[in-house]
Amino acid sequence: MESTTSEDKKTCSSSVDVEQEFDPAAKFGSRLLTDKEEVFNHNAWDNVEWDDEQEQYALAQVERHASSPVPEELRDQYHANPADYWNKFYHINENRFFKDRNWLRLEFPELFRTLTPTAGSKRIFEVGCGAGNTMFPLLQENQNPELFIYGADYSSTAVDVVKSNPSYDESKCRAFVWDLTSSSIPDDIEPESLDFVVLIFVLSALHPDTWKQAVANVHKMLKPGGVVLLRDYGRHDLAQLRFKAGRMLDKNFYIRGDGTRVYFFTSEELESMFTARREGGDSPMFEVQQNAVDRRLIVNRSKKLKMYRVWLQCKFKKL
Ligand SMILES: C[S@@+](CC[C@H](N)C(=O)[O-])C[C@H]1O[C@@H](n2cnc3c(N)ncnc32)[C@H](O)[C@@H]1O
Repeated sequence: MESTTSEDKKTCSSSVDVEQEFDPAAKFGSRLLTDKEEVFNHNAWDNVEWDDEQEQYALAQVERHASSPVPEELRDQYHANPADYWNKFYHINENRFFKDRNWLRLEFPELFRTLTPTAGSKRIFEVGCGAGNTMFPLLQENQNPELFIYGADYSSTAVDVVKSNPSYDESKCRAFVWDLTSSSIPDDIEPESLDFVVLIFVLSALHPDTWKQAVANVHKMLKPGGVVLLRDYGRHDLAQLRFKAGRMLDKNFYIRGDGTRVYFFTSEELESMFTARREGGDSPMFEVQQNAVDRRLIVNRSKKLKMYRVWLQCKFKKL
């Protein structure tokens, strides 16, 4: 376990973390560890069963976090203007953690199918777009004259980073500042007009009290049959377990060294958020197309370190 990382190093490692989460090398499920003796023979293993030792370690770490939470008088400051911390993050990192995401094509092929010349009118909205890590790979490959991609982030610095990308072209895409938890959808977007909403490591940055509003906004913007594509942190991921004392804001909700917030979900939590009843109706908002746990063991072969990653990947279709 990476338990020796200093707090300071962890502060800057949040961007490194992001980098790692966002670029797993291969499609989930492709390499299975059947013989424990072979663990250090490859860099990564999929679908890894946790043994008792790892389960106990996870529970002990979370208990330790709960015994030294963020002091109450400091908590409100992190919730007051959360976008400010992301502004600082993008000010420092700009688009340096922008990387080709090979996994995007493998995990979300439906996005790439919209790029073909015959796909017809398609609208994609990347919310919490950061540096545009989904928008730009799609735009660069696009052959569909009727595709339009929106990107929004509540960090104005992130939006500036997107707008300064050489591939940014307002005839094909538009980026703007918007808070996913606000009480209304963006002016730029008509209700029921989107084919896809992409939420990659975004819901985890929200306060749990705002999840309901966020999902209602996404629901309102999608066409019936439109799909949410989501990837985010899973419960007891390495990034959770390695938090030090004084970082827990609430159960499974933490503040990183750079002031950005992060929640670690279970699949059940995500499913119940998206399949909740629509307001004023009996039917659920979304149906589940995919709700997968990606448990990956990343191995540092030279240091003989084992790092257990847990990511969740979901596809929810608007009913
Ligand atoms: C971990 S980063 C992920 C960035 C991007 N999705 C990617 O895949 O590279 C989380 C992003 O969500 C944005 N964010 C967090 N809360 C938000 C909110 N309430 N509304 C809009 N954006 C938000 C942050 O500013 C940040 O850019």
